[in-house]
Amino acid sequence: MYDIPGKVALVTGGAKGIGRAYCVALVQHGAKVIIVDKDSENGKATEKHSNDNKPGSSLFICCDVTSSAALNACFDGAMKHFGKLDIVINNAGRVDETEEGWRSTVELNLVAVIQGCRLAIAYLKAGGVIINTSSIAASRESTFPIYSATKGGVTALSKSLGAPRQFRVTQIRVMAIQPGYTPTTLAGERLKELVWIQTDTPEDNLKNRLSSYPSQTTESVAECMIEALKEGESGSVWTVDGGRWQNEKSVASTSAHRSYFSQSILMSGKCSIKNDTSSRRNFHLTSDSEQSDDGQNSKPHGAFPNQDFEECNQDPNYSPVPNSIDCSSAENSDESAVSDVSENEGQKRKKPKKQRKVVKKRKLGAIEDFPNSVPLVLQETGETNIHQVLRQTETEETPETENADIQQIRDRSRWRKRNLQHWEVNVERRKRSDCLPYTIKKKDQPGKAPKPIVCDRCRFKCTSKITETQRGELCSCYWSLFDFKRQKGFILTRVKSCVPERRRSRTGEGRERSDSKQYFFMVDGEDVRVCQAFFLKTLCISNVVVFNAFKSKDGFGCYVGEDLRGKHEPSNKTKPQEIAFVKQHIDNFNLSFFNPKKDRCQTCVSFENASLEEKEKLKAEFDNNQRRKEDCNAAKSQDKARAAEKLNFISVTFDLQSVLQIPSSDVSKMTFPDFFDLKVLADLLIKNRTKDENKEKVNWLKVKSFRFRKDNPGRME
Ligand SMILES: NC(=O)c1ccc[n+]([C@@H]2O[C@H](COP(=O)([O-])OP(=O)(O)OC[C@H]3O[C@@H](n4cnc5c(N)ncnc54)[C@H](O)[C@@H]3O)[C@@H](O)[C@H]2O)c1
Ligand SMILES: CC[C@@H](O)/C=C/C=C\C[C@@H](O)/C=C/C=C/C=C\[C@@H](O)CCCC(=O)O
Repeated sequence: MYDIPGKVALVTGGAKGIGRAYCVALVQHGAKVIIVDKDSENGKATEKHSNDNKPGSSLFICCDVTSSAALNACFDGAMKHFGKLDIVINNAGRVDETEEGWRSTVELNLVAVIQGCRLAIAYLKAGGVIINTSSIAASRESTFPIYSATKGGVTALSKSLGAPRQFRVTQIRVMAIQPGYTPTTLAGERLKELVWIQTDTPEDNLKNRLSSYPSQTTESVAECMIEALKEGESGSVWTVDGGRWQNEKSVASTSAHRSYFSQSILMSGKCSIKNDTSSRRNFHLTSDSEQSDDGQNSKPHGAFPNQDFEECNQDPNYSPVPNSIDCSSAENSDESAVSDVSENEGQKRKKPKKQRKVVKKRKLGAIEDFPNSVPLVLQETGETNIHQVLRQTETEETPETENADIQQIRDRSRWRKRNLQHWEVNVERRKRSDCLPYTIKKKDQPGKAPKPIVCDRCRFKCTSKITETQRGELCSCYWSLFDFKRQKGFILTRVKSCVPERRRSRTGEGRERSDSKQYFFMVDGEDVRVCQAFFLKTLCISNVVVFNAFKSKDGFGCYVGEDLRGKHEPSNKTKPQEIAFVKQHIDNFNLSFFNPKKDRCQTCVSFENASLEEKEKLKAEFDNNQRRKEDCNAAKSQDKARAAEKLNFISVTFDLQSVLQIPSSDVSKMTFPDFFDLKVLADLLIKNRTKDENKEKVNWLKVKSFRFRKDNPGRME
């Protein structure tokens, strides 16, 4: 459960209506609020109301939130005034679909909410919360299509931003509240003038319709928001209509919730995830709704027992009093969880045709592959490791709605067959993320574990604030993120860069420091500052990891770098332009390789290239060579004729230049290392012709360094 007292919340559109109710409720629950609104009259009134009840509890900042710069200044102002920010509620909204007004509606209802989230991600620390006010118009037919589109966007934004893959990096919960009709200025008399397409008839006009819808007070909406704040899972959507609320949660968000609780509950020392079965029950409770067929969380903590939302709306005795997650009340929780699960299992059995088993061929090698449907792991193992979850998804249920053709193509396609999970490097990486001994680049490495450190003498007294068990959990939490970028995100949310107290060391030696870093771990839901050594040794990382994380940080504190490990070129690799330059230089020599003509030997070539004077000297040798050539050719012709006549005679002539691919040179000595045997080649030829290797007796001629024995023509018989 999230503790509201002491938290600081920024609420846009907090001057009146639902936003005002949010501010009042937050202050009542012990939080401090920054009321951001363009309506200064009502804004100041809300501020006064809060401060009268709890002095110093609120601050009004007049701001048009559609201006990014102005909104940014509000976040800065909040930090300056209260020193921190824990909760951001993007609530300001309007309805206006007229020619002049619809773009402003999109700007305020959607664009400003996106910008509010971006700023929140940059300003909030791990454990922070973003709540966006959407509307039930996001998912229902409404008189205001453009308004509905913006609210659909807000719900989608919140679901995705709060989804596990985002949450793992940001450690910030993101949720949406979808109020139904709530009489405020926005949903008041002017509505009928602000429509895009006038559909009303005298019988069916907006005013009549409004009176037929279940109405609710702004306080009911605020009550729902407080419940979401305390108990809501990241990515969940809370609908509040007619004063009753329901939490529809994205199935995948459960694992994010587990991860969140693995730090917050575990650190609180209330229960241990690994050893204490009571904690598992609570996680079981959290997860049981995953098994419901329609994907809706039928109020995990018992607010809507055995009823769906429509039924609750009809129920006059219904009272939305929530039970909270409490490790000490695990007994009761367990019971309700078990009954829910068995009931859902029963529903599954009734509809067997709607589910079909698909064995996913594509195993999951990276955290990006995290599926939407995550089977419960925690209840069985009590562990929060992502990879155990991943492994369990190898066989999973896929709704039949998936197009069969697409499925067929997927099954056929090559990428489905690659089994990334079994790649050796991925197996080793998984071992590393499970903190088990692993092997990388043929080197055996021990499992990741915090390195010993005694920090009594450091000013933060780290070892007295964080136990060894907690250090171990923090280390495995970091490594189980698996993905490079997520690990960098983890670091960026826990290390802050600030202006150093002194730019130079006391001794004046060394370089001037541009920044100083502060290191934090989240313990018991609070950030605990630790020294650098303690931080690095706990996570079992070097300072370079932190340095690199900051090197690729964007303005919003997100890591935008790439994982270049093992992919970069060697630093001494010759540059392409240098290679091109050398090639061009060689081309300038105007050289080409010598291609000897057929039946031309070195003697012939040397003679042809010689000067007249040299030719005189070489003449005798050249003539001799020519005679020998003629003799060879005559012998060849003779043998050919004889082979044609006699069946038991085979003549084999080799073009040695082709058979023996060895360079020859006049100036350097190149020889074969040993006898060159042409037996193999001739054998083949003879066999092909006679089909009987014993038929003929062949005398083999061995040729040694024949290139230099010009008298040997390579002829054999
Ligand atoms: N009232 C409903 O029936 C209903 C239902 C579902 C959702 N909502 C949503 O709840 C939110 C609050 O609506 P409400 O009913 O309280 O309306 P409201 O008109 O009573 O309050 C809206 C507040 O937002 C402020 N605001 C408007 N534009 C602003 C801007 N550019 N910059 C700063 N502040 C600005 C207004 O000054 C006002 O204080 C809206 O997002 C709305 O879409 C309302
Ligand atoms: C009440 C009509 C709706 O279109 C007006 C919306 C105006 C203001 C705020 C908005 O977020 C509230 C939505 C309330 C919706 C209530 C009921 C819906 O199911 C609407 C049904 C269709 C319709 O009559 O417009």
